[in-house]
Amino acid sequence: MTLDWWRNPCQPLDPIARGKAQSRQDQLTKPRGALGQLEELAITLASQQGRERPCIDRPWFAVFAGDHGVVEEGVSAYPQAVTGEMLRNFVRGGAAISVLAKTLGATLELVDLGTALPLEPLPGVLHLHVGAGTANFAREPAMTAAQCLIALQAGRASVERALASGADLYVGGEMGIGNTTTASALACALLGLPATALAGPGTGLDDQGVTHKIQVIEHALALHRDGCDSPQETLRRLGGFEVAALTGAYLGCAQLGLPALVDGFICSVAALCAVRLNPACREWLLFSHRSAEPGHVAVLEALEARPLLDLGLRLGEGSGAAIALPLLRLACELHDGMATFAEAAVSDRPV
Ligand SMILES: Cc1cc2ncn([C@H]3O[C@H](COP(=O)(O)O)[C@@H](O)[C@H]3O)c2cc1C
Ligand SMILES: O=C(O)c1cccnc1
Repeated sequence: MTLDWWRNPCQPLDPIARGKAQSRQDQLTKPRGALGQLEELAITLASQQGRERPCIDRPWFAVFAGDHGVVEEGVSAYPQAVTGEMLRNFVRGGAAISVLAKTLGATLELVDLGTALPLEPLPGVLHLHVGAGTANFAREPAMTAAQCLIALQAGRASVERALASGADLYVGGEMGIGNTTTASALACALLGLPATALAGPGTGLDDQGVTHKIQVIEHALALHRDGCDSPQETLRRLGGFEVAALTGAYLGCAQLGLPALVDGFICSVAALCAVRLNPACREWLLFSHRSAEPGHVAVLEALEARPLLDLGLRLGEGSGAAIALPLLRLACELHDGMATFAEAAVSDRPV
């Protein structure tokens, strides 16, 4: 594979499956359009999965973890040690995403890209050792070019494993103390917006904390402004290991033909990076929810995304996408199981 594999073409959606699914929706026993966003969801999934009747039988969850050097600026309400501690919690089954994956019958893959504090090998976790967290981007680029490439590739490799196991939907998640600062800085640079438009409390900063976070991000944006001359370089300078891995995963999904359900603010910023690196990947992305993190609105707008849920979630880990997954399943069940007007002998014409 070439170093800039992400520029390779994405899979086209299947127009025949889309047409058949659209016409099936129009024949089901309900006023046309009455199932709202669930109708479009079923039709989109049909065009992505290349079958008139899509299904979500084998969802694949992958949580990418990594630490952030910018945490030394005091931008998170929680200590950096939590990233590694939560990895242990994922393994033991005590984290929100562990419970959700188990309840939904999903495979949960855990990828540790590099924590600041040393971590013992954990059963079932893929430890990739990209670095002991990223460098502090308020002082220098977060990643070397090699680290950024390895992280992007780690995301793509996760999608390859998902497909090899027969997955029909990909859900990415993240764990990394400080990553709302990273995501905000990245989104500011990609969208040309000031930090005030995107930075929020993350895990729970107070107003004073958010003001400080904004100052740190503005300082970093000024430091890297001239260097951020491409999406790839912006990701390298202001990103994080897990954000780059998610970016690579979304690109991999589009290139290999697996629909991806995007979680909250952090994942949406990774999706924005993916779309800037290869715009054609957009049509493989489904958006699950609007996070309580205030910057999410601007990122969703830039992606022209209309998420399914707005529950005030601000957790990450892929949890919001997992919570939206039953809606995707219900959209598929309705699409598959409802009778047509002809089958049910119901008059199909409004008077
Ligand atoms: C116990 C705990 C579990 C989490 N699971 C996800 N996050 C979320 O919060 C972090 C980002 O917020 P900030 O930028 O404010 O540090 C990320 O790790 C994200 O996944 C968690 C945070 C904590 C504290
Ligand atoms: O929406 C998110 O992804 C999010 C929000 C706050 C903290 N961690 C993640």
